[in-house]
Amino acid sequence: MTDPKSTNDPSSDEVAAPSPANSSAGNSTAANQDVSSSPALPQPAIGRLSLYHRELHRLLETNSTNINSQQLGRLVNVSPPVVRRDLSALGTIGRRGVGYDVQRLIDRIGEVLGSGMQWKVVLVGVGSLGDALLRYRGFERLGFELSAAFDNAPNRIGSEIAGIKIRDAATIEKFLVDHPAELAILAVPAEFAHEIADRLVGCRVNGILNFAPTTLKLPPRVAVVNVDLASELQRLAFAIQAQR
Ligand SMILES: NC(=O)c1ccc[n+]([C@@H]2O[C@H](COP(=O)([O-])OP(=O)(O)OC[C@H]3O[C@@H](n4cnc5c(N)ncnc54)[C@H](O)[C@@H]3O)[C@@H](O)[C@H]2O)c1
Repeated sequence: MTDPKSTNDPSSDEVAAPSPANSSAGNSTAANQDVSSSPALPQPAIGRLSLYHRELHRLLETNSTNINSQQLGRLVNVSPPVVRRDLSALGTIGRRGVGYDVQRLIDRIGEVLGSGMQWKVVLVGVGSLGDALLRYRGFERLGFELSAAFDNAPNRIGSEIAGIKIRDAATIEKFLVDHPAELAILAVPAEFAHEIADRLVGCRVNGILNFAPTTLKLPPRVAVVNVDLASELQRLAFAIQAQR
């Protein structure tokens, strides 16, 4: 079920694109606060690629092997031309009359997003949020291994969550010398976030997923993604209000 159009036609699933973007959401050399430095892959496209990736994994579990832009667009509520444009940045991966091979698309998107690689991730702060993140099973599938968790509360240190031992935050540096990790998740109270981030960066951590409601000022080599559910809710409320 593919649009019968020719190669290089953006309305066709078979699209030969300019060279694939090397930089990605997981690119450790991306500028601080800006994880997309590629003009071919702006932030919204990276977000959509991640959604395509998730839906394609689901499809694979149902033994589907092929998909076209219309079907993929329907799954993530994006129009087929937008799907084709996003996927065109990945190189020639669609075939006229056939669409996209699901496994190939998963591999290619994974490569571009950095989840085709294996990443070691450390978590600092094992309170209610950190606890939930440790129990979440979805990271591994995308190549993110939570390799260690740290906290400074004596009643937490030494306990185990989902098979991961909670270590003393005072040992972050020693652990990272012996077991380097490129990514970290920060789930400590805001007032401690910067100090911990600086220590992680000093241990060659290159990317931080920051849940603490504070702005981290880190060297440009460090990529930071801030997650703020409250401001996402604000955006949602704004969108609904605007419709009224
Ligand atoms: N971004 C979001 O959408 C979102 C949602 C919930 C919470 N948060 C933020 O995430 C962070 C954690 O939230 P929570 O609800 O899990 O809080 P929490 O108080 O339950 O957990 C914080 C944990 O960090 C530990 N900690 C404190 N100082 C530390 C230090 N210096 N080194 C190591 N560990 C330290 C504490 O012992 C505790 O276990 C907070 O900054 C909170 O504001 C963000």
